[in-house]
Amino acid sequence: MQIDLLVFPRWLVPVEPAGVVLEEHALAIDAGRIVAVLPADEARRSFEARETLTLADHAVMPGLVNAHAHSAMTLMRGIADDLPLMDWLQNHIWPTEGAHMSRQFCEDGLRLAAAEMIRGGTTCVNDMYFFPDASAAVADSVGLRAAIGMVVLDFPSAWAQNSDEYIHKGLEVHDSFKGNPLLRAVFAPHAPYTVSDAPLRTVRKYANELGIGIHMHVHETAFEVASAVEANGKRPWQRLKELDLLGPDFIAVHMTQLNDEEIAEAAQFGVSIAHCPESNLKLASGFCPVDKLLKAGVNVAIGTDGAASNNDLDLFGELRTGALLAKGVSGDPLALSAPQALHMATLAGAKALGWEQEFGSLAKGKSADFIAVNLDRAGTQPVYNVLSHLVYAANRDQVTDVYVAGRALMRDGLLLTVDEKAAVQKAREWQQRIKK
Ligand SMILES: CSC[C@H]1O[C@@H](n2cnc3c(O)ncnc32)[C@H](O)[C@@H]1O
Ligand SMILES: [Zn+2]
Repeated sequence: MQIDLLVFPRWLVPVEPAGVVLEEHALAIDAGRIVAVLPADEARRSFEARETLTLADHAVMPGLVNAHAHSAMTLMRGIADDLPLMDWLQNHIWPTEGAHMSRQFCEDGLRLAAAEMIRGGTTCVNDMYFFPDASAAVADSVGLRAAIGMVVLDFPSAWAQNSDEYIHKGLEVHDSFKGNPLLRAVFAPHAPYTVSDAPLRTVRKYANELGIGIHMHVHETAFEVASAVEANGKRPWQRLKELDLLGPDFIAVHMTQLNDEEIAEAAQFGVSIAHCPESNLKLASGFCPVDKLLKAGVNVAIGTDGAASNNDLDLFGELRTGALLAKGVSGDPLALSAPQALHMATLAGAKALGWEQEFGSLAKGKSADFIAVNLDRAGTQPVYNVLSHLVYAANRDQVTDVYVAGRALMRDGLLLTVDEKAAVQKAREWQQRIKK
């Protein structure tokens, strides 16, 4: 049988079943889909491929899913550090966004982010930012899979004047890429402290009618929870529950402040959590109780947040930090094992987006979203355990090949869909404008 591509890696990490590593196996790909995962000799006998990729020193695994990012914030990387969330947002980030936000900012920021994300093995991003039309256009042009946040706020920005306009412009964006298999719209009400009840009800109504997910910062800091209790007499989680927001289509980002009852409810409602360990550490926001959440059966995915709070979009870094942090927070070295961490960065992200039938693991019928990591480096030898290396030892510079739906976005370290030099030049120009 003739197919497009046969991949022969040294190690094949399908992610599901958890903990499995296949050797002497191949990935057979045709028309953007995995048509078989099979022993290498059988692959050679069964298929004639237009292209063969032999990755003798590499682990091939599903592409990484960034479950929470503000991609275009790459243009504000390093603009304000070593601050708590509200000081960082109110006195630095929001004034800069207020002064410079435009469609061009978002396009240039996202293109820079795309170069960084693809280089680091990210194949899907759940994005929340202004000008989602620009994010969709850039994601489409570089071939990244993306969930595009239809941002909702009570306050005006260069993108929309009020919550009604945010919602309706978001819905127009949603309509504009219907039928594009790599793009999906997700409502993105920013946070409980920036979106009032009425727009949240409207979001829930449209989400139900159109089958769209909802992605929101929730319980990021103790200050957020305490000020909500002072203002409304209830915790934000309780308010969102009363507004009927919590459900399997809801992605709660951060969740560093959770009591045992809320953890049980997250499982009961089927809510997914986007854990952002490095952003939470840098802003000293608190610790998401990942171990307790996983034990309660909650789907926990992993995200970077924006590059202005992280300060990168490196999911390999996030994987390692997340795994170490879970152990430190729980006091249990068994917490968030390497296979669990890899699941979190792949299939759990796809599940959070309601897209797990399509990608997140390497299995017959799924979209060919995969990456190759070269382990033939001093820092990842010898290889007793590939899964251990992918979480605890490898870094993003070891990613050599990145494919989304069978299309190569990076081959042997060469970006194929983003002009990185041009993106970097634009970033320099924005720096001049912003820091005048
Ligand atoms: C309305 S687009 C997204 C909005 O969120 C801001 N933002 C970036 N990082 C965080 C964070 O960790 N918590 C809350 N808000 C954040 C970003 O600057 C945009 O204004
Ligand atoms: Zn965020």
